[in-house]
Amino acid sequence: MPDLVLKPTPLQNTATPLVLASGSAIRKQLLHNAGLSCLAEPAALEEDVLKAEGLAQGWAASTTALRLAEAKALALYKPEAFVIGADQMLSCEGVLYNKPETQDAARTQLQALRGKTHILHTAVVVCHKGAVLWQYVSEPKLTMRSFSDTFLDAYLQSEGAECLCSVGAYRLEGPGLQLFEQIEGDYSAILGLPLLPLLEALRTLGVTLS
Ligand SMILES: Nc1nc2c(ncn2[C@@H]2O[C@H](COP(=O)(O)OP(=O)(O)OP(=O)(O)O)[C@@H](O)[C@H]2O)c(=O)[nH]1
Repeated sequence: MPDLVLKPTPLQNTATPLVLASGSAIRKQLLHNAGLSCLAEPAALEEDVLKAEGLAQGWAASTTALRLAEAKALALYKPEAFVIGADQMLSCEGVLYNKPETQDAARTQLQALRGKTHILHTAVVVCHKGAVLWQYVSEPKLTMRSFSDTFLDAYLQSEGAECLCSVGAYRLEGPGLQLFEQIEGDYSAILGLPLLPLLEALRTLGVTLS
């Protein structure tokens, strides 16, 4: 699916606050590292309901990710702010994976993904006063090595619960990089936010370094 880009409506603004509708620490960190300070608050949203609708309707994974990103941003209604919503779906050979809930689930998931290429369908939206101003989808492709169970156990031992914060049970910025033999696509998108297009959209909306 091509990257969706809706040209944002240029607004003359300087003091509109920025809010990230996410509980993802790395997403907040990515924006902070890029020079943007923002409030971060997870959206109260039943993601599973929308994921189930996507499955029932036969939506592409990128469509479900976009709908979830939009729902998170709109659920956290902050009338005076630009609200960023984001979501990632992981697909591998037609199977969708969610964030593993336990180390055992992470082990099983990584055994299913090793030696194969998976896609991280990464969507981001910017909303203002209940309307979507801009949206984007990036779909990096990642190929895992056929690592051994011994390596996998050592990886899980070193990662501990950290790997449960990620849909792929890995942190690419950490030891997760050791799981891969090839990566195609945007690094920040893999971590959870396609930063370059998002920063361009925010500059168009008058949100620059803060
Ligand atoms: N640290 C890290 N996190 C990753 C990586 N790849 C994916 N993720 C995280 O995996 C999570 C994907 O699940 P989502 O449902 O999009 O987001 P979430 O963590 O539930 O947080 P919300 O935005 O509040 O829904 C996000 O938090 C991503 O930042 C990675 O390489 N490193």
